[in-house]
Amino acid sequence: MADKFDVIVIGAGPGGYVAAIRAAQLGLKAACVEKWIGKEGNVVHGGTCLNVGCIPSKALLEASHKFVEAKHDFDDMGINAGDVTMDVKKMMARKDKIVKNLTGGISGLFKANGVTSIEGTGKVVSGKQVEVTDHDGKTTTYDAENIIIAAGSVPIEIPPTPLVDGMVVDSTGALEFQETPKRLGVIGAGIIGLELGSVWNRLGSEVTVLEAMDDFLPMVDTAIAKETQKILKKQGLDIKLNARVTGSEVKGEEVVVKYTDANGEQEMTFDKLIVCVGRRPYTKGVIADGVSIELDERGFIFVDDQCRTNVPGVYAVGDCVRGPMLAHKASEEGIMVADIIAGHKAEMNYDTIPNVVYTFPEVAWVGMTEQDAKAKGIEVKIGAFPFAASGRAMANNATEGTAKIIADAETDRILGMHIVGQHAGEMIAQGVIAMEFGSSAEDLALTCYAHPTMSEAVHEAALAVDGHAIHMANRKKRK
Ligand SMILES: NC(=O)c1ccc[n+]([C@@H]2O[C@H](COP(=O)([O-])OP(=O)(O)OC[C@H]3O[C@@H](n4cnc5c(N)ncnc54)[C@H](O)[C@@H]3O)[C@@H](O)[C@H]2O)c1
Repeated sequence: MADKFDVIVIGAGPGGYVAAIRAAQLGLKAACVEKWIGKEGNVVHGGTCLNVGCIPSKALLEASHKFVEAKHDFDDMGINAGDVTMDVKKMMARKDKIVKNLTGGISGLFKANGVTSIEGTGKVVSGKQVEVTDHDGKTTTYDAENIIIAAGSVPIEIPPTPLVDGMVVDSTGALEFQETPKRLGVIGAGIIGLELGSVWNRLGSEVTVLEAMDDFLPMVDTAIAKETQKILKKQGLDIKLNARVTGSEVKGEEVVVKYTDANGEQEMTFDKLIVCVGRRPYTKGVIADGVSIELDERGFIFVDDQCRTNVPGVYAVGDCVRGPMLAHKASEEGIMVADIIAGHKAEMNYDTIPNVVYTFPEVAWVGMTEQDAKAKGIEVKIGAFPFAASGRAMANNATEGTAKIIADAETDRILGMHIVGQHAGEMIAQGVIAMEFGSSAEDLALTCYAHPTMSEAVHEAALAVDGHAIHMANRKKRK
């Protein structure tokens, strides 16, 4: 007779492993089921984020950024780095080592917190039972008072561009190139397209990004998105908007891509092609036939605001449910659900989830854009401050970008913060905290910021909301 648990979590990504640890910390008997086989042939924890997503891509972004700095920017600072070259294989090996350390770290955290790790493929076979099939095909059924499905997502494949090993790849394959392609095509100017396009552009590829939509980064405030587009273009990323890919064909060592734009049918030839046109929820095989957990029309597991499915005691979190596909959103949902199962009151504020694109400079935002607010009929006040006017940005050689705050004209409450600039991903936490605490722009304006820091741009933007920025000419009449 297999063990009985208070909670069984299916999936050990940032939603699942965090939920399992929190549940165990709250005194619940918790288990986490994972099937992912790592490069060394054993089961690894951490899901997409640690294995083939957030972490490995950041390792490559950081290395490629340092390469650009050493090759092109150091000279400005009087540093002579000589002939700078990149060893792509070594960069990849470092990335793999980071992944191994982190995924191994989760196993350690499970042990330290008393979470039972179960290896194999988990399936909900009833509201209170999970069947696990191990890698030898043996099945075991575990009883659980509560079940959390955290099965994640997988890249979307589109019929025009079938994957071809090593030539036409998804975001996972793009982390494995062993040399810099001369001509790289990227389909989709979403977050993955811009991040991976940046890595290889910095390492010397000629990168063309083909994006079907007319708008660039439509979820970002228009002024910040426009500035980002300009900066990336200057770096050499050729971003073609309104370019819908309709087909691809591998011919020898090349990939020929067909797309349509305003001028009709077009064709381009690349050495490698990355397809990053979005991700879809991964629910295949997770729910047994006869278990009536509802999915929505797009295949996401249907949940309420507190991640309850329609079956009592069964919850779902992360990429397999509605909302942004972000690791930190998944983790917060995991914590909320563990708290609820342990009998606590818990909820999540979906309005204050930050987003970051880890290009250089980074793009980060939380809350409404100026356009969102206007569309909702909310009258707003805007404060924006360019990094070009920041002393620290000049010292850092990072003067591109702007911090922008959108505040309610009547109440002064901060509705959104959108930033493009070096360390924007760190700075956005200020906007998140301010919004969580219901702050006004004046609250930030009255806060003492350390000098000289990049964050002072946020302070100045807050001051600018009422026309009181110090280090630039204010456009608005002061009150
Ligand atoms: N830094 C981060 O937070 C981060 C990093 C990576 C991924 N993610 C998440 O992973 C998910 C997937 O990312 P993504 O970039 O693959 O998806 P995405 O949805 O952000 O972007 C995909 C883009 O592909 C375009 N597209 C689709 N079909 C096309 C075609 N035939 N031709 C040309 N363009 C086409 C779409 O218009 C869209 O703009 C997102 O939800 C993202 O938030 C987040």
